Amino acid sequence: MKKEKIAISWFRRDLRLLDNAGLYHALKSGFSVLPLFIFDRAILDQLENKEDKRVTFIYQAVADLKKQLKELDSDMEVQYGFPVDIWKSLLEKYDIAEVYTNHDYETYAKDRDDEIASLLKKSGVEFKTFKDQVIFEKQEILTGQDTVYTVFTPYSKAWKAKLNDFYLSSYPTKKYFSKFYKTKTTNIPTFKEMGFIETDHDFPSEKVRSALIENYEETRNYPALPGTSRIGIHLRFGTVSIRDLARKALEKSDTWLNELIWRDFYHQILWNFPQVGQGKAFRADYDKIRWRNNEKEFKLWCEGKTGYPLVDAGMHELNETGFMHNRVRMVTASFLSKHLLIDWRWGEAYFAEKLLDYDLAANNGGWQWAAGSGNDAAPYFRIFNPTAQAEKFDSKGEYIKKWVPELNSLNYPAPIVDHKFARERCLKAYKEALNKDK
Ligand SMILES: Cc1cc2nc3c(=O)[nH]c(=O)nc-3n(C[C@H](O)[C@H](O)[C@H](O)COP(=O)(O)OP(=O)(O)OC[C@H]3O[C@@H](n4cnc5c(N)ncnc54)[C@H](O)[C@@H]3O)c2cc1C
Repeated sequence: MKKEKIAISWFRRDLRLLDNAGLYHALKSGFSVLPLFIFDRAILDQLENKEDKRVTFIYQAVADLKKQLKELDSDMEVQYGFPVDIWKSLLEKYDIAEVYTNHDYETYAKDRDDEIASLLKKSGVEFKTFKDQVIFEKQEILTGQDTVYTVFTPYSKAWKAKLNDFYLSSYPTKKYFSKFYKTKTTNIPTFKEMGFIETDHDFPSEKVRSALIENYEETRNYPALPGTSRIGIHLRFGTVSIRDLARKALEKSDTWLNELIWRDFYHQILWNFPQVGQGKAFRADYDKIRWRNNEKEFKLWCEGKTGYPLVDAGMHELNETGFMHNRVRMVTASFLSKHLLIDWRWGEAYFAEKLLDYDLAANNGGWQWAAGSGNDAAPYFRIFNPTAQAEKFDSKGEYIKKWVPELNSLNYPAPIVDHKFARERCLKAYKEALNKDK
């Protein structure tokens, strides 16, 4: 029997049916649309922790999508393996007319997509890709001289000036749900088949309370308060739409909107300067810094045993929950790179392993900001004093008490390094590398 010609909508960082650009265009293609998700071995094999909570998050999101599609008499095809192999087998299994997907700005993903596009092309199948996970991408926001912005404030001004309803409106996918390919539900590969163990974790809700956004300006800097949205993991895997969030932000809080713009900003930095995601400092001079890279001290930092309560509280929060408050991310990152003079890439990799909301563009941006090597970074001579930061942002010590209950016991370590000494040592090392005499 002749197979039906179909379009495939390949889901990756966009695990939702509503307001999904690639899916919308697929549903409008005229072909029946089969959704696809690949548990990509090239990514999963890199994860050392086989109880990685992010795998559970994705698994649950995919299971939920399958449930929604079942109600529409359709299904999501879920495969485990290397994308090229999977696509070769899909080309045999189905008569594929077109493939739709959303842009992914990371180097691995770009290479993967190029490879898949050329594989499909050999079979006469067009690979159509769309912007979905950011409001503005690649080179949509340029300076008057047509160059890419590398400083946030002018970028955000230009971003806001360009914004209009067109960029904020949702893709009305629901109207076209009848276009899903009619098929029976198939199984998802099991955790065991993929070499992982399902974890029991309460993930943050994808709903952001209006009151939280309204109070964000006042509460966002205090790690003891539930003052930030915790929406990061949903943005990472696309279980929420950036357009929905940006509309809310626009209505309720310019400060929160700015955070979403930071996210776009770092994505366009990664796209336009891909070397930052490949281990290079944005400012090349910073790669001349002679890092101390003391492994014992790195271990103490990872374990939250530096003797600086705010740093230790942050690392404990990260290790136990997969989240760390932004203020504390800045302090712990600065402490590692400046106080301990440990290469920021070590910290970047540690955060990448632990953060539920890990995102290469934002994590790299955050680390290079803290180390000073980033495009719009903290100047090299600004060295956070972790004690003063704690006094300012956790004045009652509530956050610290929660995450470092051993603080007042004999078990709590003495500071790993004296602040003043570390500050001088850092300035010396940075000045030498950067040829500064200030
Ligand atoms: C060293 C370091 C590493 C970081 N690593 C990551 C990371 O891996 N993934 C990540 O999403 N953010 C990262 N950030 C940025 C920021 O800390 C987190 O986005 C934020 O703490 C997440 O909490 P939330 O979801 O409650 O955010 P909210 O404060 O409620 O902000 C809403 C959303 O805006 C975006 N956002 C906020 N601040 C930033 C920022 N500075 N840069 C880019 N996007 C931002 C995020 O998507 C966030 O979820 C890092 C920051 C630093 C200093």
